[in-house]
Amino acid sequence: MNTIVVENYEEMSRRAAEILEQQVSENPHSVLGLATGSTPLGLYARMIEGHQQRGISYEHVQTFNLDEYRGLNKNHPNSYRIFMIENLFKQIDISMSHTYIPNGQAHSVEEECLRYEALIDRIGPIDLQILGMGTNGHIGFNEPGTAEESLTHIIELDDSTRQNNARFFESLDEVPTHAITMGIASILKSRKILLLASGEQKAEAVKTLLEKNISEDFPASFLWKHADVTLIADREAYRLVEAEGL
Ligand SMILES: N[C@@H]1[C@@H](O)[C@H](O)[C@@H](COP(=O)(O)O)O[C@@H]1O
Repeated sequence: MNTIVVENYEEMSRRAAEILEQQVSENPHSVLGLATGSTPLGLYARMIEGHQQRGISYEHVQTFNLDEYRGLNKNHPNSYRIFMIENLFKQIDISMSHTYIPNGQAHSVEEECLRYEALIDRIGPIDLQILGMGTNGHIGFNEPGTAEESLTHIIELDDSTRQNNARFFESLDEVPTHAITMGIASILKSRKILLLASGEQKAEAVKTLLEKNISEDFPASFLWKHADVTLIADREAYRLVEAEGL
């Protein structure tokens, strides 16, 4: 794992955008893996700026999102589909038919998971997968206990994850209990992975990750099994690593 430590969230977002834009300029038909949550918002803002000010085009790019809540109406403001449309897709020149997100409302969740994984295999591999990380080490919605071999599947969200995400909803009760997520193995199929971590609330998770104990207890640790992962962490997220001289 290649680790880049930067000053703050802004710099993390800028460095991530540089890497992503380089990928797209080298291969305009790139397949990108995208994440939701607060972490990639700065990256998406930079991508929009790059498109509007420097003409970076996503016309031929295809994207896969990591996950989607189970049961939320697809037009619910907190669905990840709407999150992606609002924060990125509608502000760049990507074709909506090139953007893939699990269907959280599918009648048969098993069929939806198989369909999504098959789509990744058909259109992919993902050239560059963007990841954030939960405070409990989840990537996508692969909560602790998820197997390394997991493909796209349904998962029950941890209480800590629901609490962390409650800030986007009216109340904790409204946060869905389940989600469909790409699995660990689906993520590791990507050619390159870019993991972003910002802020003090991620310091413990970054420390655990860099301790390099590969275990289901901390799903992001499986990233050590991949040959091309870059972690961009800001000072606050890296604080405990520095403090303990890991
Ligand atoms: N499913 C998402 C993840 O893809 C994200 O990386 C993580 C961290 O979120 P944040 O970036 O808001 O800290 O949790 C969310 O619930």
